[in-house]
Amino acid sequence: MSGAVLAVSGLRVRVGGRTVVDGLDLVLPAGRATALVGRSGSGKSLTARSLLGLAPRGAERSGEALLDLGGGRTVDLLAAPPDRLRALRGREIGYVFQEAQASLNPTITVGAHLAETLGAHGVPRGRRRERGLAALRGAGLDDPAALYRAYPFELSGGQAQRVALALARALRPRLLIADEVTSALDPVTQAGVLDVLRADAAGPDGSGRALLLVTHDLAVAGRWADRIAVLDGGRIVEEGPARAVLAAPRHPFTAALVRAAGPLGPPPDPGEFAEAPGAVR
Ligand SMILES: Nc1ncnc2c1ncn2[C@@H]1O[C@H](COP(=O)(O)OP(=O)(O)OP(=O)(O)O)[C@@H](O)[C@H]1O
Repeated sequence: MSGAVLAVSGLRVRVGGRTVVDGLDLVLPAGRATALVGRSGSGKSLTARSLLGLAPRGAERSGEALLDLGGGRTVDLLAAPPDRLRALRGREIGYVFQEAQASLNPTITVGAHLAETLGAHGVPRGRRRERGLAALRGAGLDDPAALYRAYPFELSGGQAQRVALALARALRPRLLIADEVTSALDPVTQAGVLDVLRADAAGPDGSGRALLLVTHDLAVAGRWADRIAVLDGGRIVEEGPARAVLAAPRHPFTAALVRAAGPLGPPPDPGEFAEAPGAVR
């Protein structure tokens, strides 16, 4: 697993009698943000949720997903029992979904959410408020003390998404999974949230951390991800440095996605390519 935070091989997910993910291989390198892109219904969310042990009831999963825990230790997320996964979620894997507002409990304050998460992972009572406020500040929220007292229904959509981000990052997990987190946000808030996520993977102490950015938006992938993996037919059909994949797609499906997205901002500089993109099918 040298240099990889997560190595997925042969992931298969069957749901409702249908194979949706069909032998997916994906490596998330440390210090990098990887975007998982594909059209609607291609299985991006199902892949992310399967790795978290949050696939729909009745879904059948097989394959291997090795998460590096440091010190030569790994855990296979697809084989881990539910209580082990529960302990890993939050501590080692942070996740944020699009429906931030819905993921928060309406009956407790933002501070109570943070204190509960931090407490569940062993942060002593006396340190939870200070850590919670720091997490809100780290997620780009201006008035953490006021937000700490707020209930979810008092938050704007952008604030709720940043609170979800603060919860996911509160314990500085090795792996952050963000599933369409910015689709409902205005461009400025979107950029702020993605900058925070990106900095986690690439920050000064980020060498052992990685981000999986699930998105259907190639412009988002091109701007915030180092690498792009393209999902089609339940498999990764192309994977490589983001700029290279967007500038010179090798798989016909990637080329079609890029054409459909239209202009994606300034043209990439070929000199910046770290390596040629690899078409794997
Ligand atoms: N709970 C479920 N029960 C049955 N089928 C499901 C369930 N969840 C997802 N699926 C099916 O799995 C397939 C992949 O869905 P998924 O949500 O992973 O797609 P996606 O690539 O994330 O799409 P989008 O970009 O629209 O969110 C779809 O055909 C969907 O209908």
